[in-house]
Amino acid sequence: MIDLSGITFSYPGGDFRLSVPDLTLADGERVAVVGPSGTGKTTLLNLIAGIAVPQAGRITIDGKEITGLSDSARRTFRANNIGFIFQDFALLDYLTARENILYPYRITAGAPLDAEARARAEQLAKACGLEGKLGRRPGALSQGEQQRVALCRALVRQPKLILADEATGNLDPDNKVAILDLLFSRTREAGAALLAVTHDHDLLPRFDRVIDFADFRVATEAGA
Ligand SMILES: Nc1ncnc2c1ncn2[C@@H]1O[C@H](COP(=O)(O)OP(=O)(O)OP(=O)(O)O)[C@@H](O)[C@H]1O
Repeated sequence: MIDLSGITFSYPGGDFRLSVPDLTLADGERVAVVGPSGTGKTTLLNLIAGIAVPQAGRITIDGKEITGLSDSARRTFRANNIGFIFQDFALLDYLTARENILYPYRITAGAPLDAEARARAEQLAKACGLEGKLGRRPGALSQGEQQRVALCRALVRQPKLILADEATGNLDPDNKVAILDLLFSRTREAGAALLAVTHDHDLLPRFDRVIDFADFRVATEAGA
């Protein structure tokens, strides 16, 4: 599903330099990413999503090399193939929760916003305990509710790859388990791969594999 080789990245004008060991994620594989704050976990997800562009190396997703695509081609590829749960949710304030969940249908022509899509959005929202809240804007939702809206938005188009940045970070323990169950069951049903950044070590046994960014840090310093 994902192949990374020879990836190096630094932010313009910054002194942070990430050198990612070659990495492969199989179809349907569920991998956790852990490590100290500031070591580049979010940056890795942004690179895989094509939001950040590496200075060197190749990223291939589902057989398509995304490095080398134009900005707009990367955006379209992301919308059609990747569900991204951002650490800060990245919901649009002027849209209702329902419109935010359905937003991935608005940004590309890749899939029709039809009755089936709407029904899936309602069903996901219900599974996340958001029924009755779908007409509200993000400002009138709690942090945990906003996080669940972000989860529904990432899943609604049933992408083959889910990138999750602290997807359970703002949830109470019961909700955390419920949302993780949902994330795992939906990815399993869709045969989707999951790459999830988490600081919650209790969740790690549920993943197939754990990538520890403490090791990446070593690579960063050795390569710098
Ligand atoms: N837009 C940016 N411009 C310059 N530097 C940045 C930018 N975004 C992040 N950084 C720096 O890159 C490094 C890695 O950041 P990143 O957010 O990937 O870390 P992280 O491991 O996800 O951290 P956390 O666990 O705290 O979320 C940090 O030193 C950060 O300050």
